[in-house]
Amino acid sequence: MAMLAVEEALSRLLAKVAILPAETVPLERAIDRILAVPLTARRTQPPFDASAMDGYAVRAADLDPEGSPLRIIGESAAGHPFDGELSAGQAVRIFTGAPMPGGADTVLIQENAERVGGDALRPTQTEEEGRNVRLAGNDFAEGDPVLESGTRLDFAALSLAAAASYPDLRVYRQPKVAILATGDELKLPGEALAPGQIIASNSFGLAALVTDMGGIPVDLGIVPDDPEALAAAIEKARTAGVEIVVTLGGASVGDHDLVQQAMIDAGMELDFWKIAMRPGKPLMVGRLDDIHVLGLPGNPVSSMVCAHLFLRPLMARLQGAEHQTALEEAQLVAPLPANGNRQHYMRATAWRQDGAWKVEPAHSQDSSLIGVMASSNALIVCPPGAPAADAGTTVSIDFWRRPFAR
Ligand SMILES: Nc1nc2c(c(=O)[nH]1)N[C@H]1C(S)=C(S)[C@@H](COP(=O)(O)OP(=O)(O)OC[C@H]3O[C@@H](n4cnc5c(N)ncnc54)[C@H](O)[C@@H]3O)O[C@H]1N2
Ligand code: MOO
Repeated sequence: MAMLAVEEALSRLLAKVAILPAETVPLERAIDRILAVPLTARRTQPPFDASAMDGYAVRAADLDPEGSPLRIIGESAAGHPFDGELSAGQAVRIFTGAPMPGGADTVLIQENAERVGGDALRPTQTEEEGRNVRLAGNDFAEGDPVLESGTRLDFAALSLAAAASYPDLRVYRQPKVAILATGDELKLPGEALAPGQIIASNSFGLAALVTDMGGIPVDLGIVPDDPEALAAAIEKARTAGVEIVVTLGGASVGDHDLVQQAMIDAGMELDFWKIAMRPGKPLMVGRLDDIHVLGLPGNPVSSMVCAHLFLRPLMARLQGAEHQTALEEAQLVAPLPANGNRQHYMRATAWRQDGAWKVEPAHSQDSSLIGVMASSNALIVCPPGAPAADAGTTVSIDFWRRPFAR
């Protein structure tokens, strides 16, 4: 099987995705979920003309530092409107968020007023009419479209949905992702290692990525490199009610790389195997019944790069959304050698300097180096066949980690 280009492999994978059904969940369970319907506001915000400051509700035309003082006739606090109308020469003590009394058009902040006597007020300056007043509907009005279907409900979108008075929301179901680590050499973190054994770290990284994409990881543990054990584990994955099965390791061509054959024996329809990418060449994609199968290579960086490039868009599409990669242009601070025939995702550190991104490739691009992955913040994306590049050349970088990870 010839190697597929990354873009072609991705479009083949996404072409077969059916969006998951929607469900209704309370707001607090909608965090980071994807909205399945457009929302229109159920309420006007703010629902009334409101003061934006602590001070006095007045008529702007009455504000004259040289004129006679205004008479304070009452108070309006948040949740406790003033019950009455304000006439010429009058003021109402008002607080931030409180409804404007009828007849007032402006709020004079208390710093610009002097109390004279018990209930009289002298402005120390004039104000433009309407100053410090938030008009009803200033944010949005009942019936206004506020959020589009496909929006990820982050802090800002969730605040808006709540303010638009939705106690619960229609969101796409969360994809469940079975994670199956394979390899005789694997032990869990904290376990003692016999000679030749290694810690199975990939499942944990993958579960983090699945959670980050709004999915639910289902850990199916570690399976030895044995056809019967693999067949049993695949059967377990098949009946786990998941939309995706991700296998880790055993993806290459060695005598102990049994995952693809075990999947085919279990009835998987192989879509493609081997991508023109580095790391991650042995990535396999197929379908087991209706379940998407992603066979990721065992090398820790390969598995995470493959998950970033293929699992993320797949999970987004299942939830009715598109995954946006955070691509930027950056200037190399060190030369790069010519690239081979695979698209290279080079671990790198990028930083902002003189109004541009600078980027330095990590000292080693060995796909087993978890420490290098964790101490870099970006991937340089080198197209197949790219010529050697000098320092100063502009390259494309992908901020594949969250902004606050360094
Ligand atoms: N003759 C060839 N050999 C290899 C080729 C090739 O084309 N021809 N491809 C290489 C590439 S590229 C990669 S990537 C690796 C992928 O191999 P596998 O997917 O079969 O991975 P394993 O052999 O099972 O493991 C590789 C490496 O990763 C460690 N590992 C495995 N699982 C985990 C885990 N869950 N957590 C942490 N580390 C894990 C494993 O112990 C090995 O060290 O194949 C090349 N070979
Ligand atoms: O995916 Mo492999 O060596 O290209 O890491």
